[in-house]
Amino acid sequence: MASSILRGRALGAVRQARCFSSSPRQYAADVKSVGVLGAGQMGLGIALVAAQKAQVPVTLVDASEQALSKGIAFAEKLLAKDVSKSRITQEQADQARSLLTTSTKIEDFSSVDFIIEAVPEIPQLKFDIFSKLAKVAPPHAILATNTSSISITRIAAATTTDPNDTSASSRVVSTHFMNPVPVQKGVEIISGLQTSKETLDTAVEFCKRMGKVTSVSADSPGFLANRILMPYINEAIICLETGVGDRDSIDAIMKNGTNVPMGPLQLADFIGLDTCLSIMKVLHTETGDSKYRPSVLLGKMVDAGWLGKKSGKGFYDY
Ligand SMILES: NC(=O)c1ccc[n+]([C@@H]2O[C@H](COP(=O)([O-])OP(=O)(O)OC[C@H]3O[C@@H](n4cnc5c(N)ncnc54)[C@H](O)[C@@H]3O)[C@@H](O)[C@H]2O)c1
Repeated sequence: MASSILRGRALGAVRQARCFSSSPRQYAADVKSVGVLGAGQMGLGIALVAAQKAQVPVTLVDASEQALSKGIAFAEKLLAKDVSKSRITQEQADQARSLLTTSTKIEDFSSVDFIIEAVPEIPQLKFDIFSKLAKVAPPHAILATNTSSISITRIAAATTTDPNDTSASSRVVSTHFMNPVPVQKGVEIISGLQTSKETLDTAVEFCKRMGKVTSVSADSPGFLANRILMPYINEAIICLETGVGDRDSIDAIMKNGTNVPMGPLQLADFIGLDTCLSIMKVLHTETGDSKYRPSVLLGKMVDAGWLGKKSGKGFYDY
């Protein structure tokens, strides 16, 4: 990277006073390479959009070789579809594909400028990963998480054993992409207590380079999107389990009554029922408010391994 994108709070303040409006764009322009951790439905979409829109080399890392091959095959399918619909040329598809490389080693992030983590929504897994990222990533790299609900402040705290050392925690931020990433324009950007202004600005501007529309929100359980969406989905599942309506009636009334592309049960299947359950658990535990109690049926579906579209069975069969 030509110049470090993070120059400390003091220099950041000087830059803001001198040339505030151009600084964030400069930081984002300095992002020349991206690392994505987790090649599942979110990580793959993020990697593909970074390659296609921001046109930067992307290193996609996953613990599973199988997930990487499946992800790359899916990316190629999406690019071929875009070409067949004349949304992009074959040359553009080839260019985007050539920017994607895969690895099973997190150490391959040792020279990337912007890392986006998209592993499953398990708090301890994310804490362990951020502790490791702080060691393997370059000292200027932005460490972003795609978490749906886990506190950014807690994830940032996991980067160090000394809370007064913010050299890594100030670079942690959330870039919460919406599913499916190549289609949905919205990204929620969330700061933890430790996140520096340069980190936040870089994340906002880099997401814009990816063609996204950003919203900034506070580090509060569920942030904005899931604080609103998940209780809606959970209530739909409670309506199903208590017999207020059947699956098709629930989805039909919300789809046709609120002009959304799919009803809450189908949407839950697309998000992943394990992800929905994890988010409800975080909302419930962190607020202590019983209105966020996860539906019993949702827990049973996850116990059965019926996780929605990704596992082939959820409220619908795939
Ligand atoms: N699914 C959604 O609609 C949605 C929307 C917004 C945000 N999110 C969030 O994005 C994140 C990822 O969700 P997803 O739906 O893509 O999950 P997913 O289960 O589809 O994919 C997770 C991937 O992470 C890999 N993985 C697991 N442990 C790993 C490790 N230690 N190192 C490297 N790779 C590892 C898995 O092999 C898998 O490929 C979660 O935090 C989730 O809450 C999901």
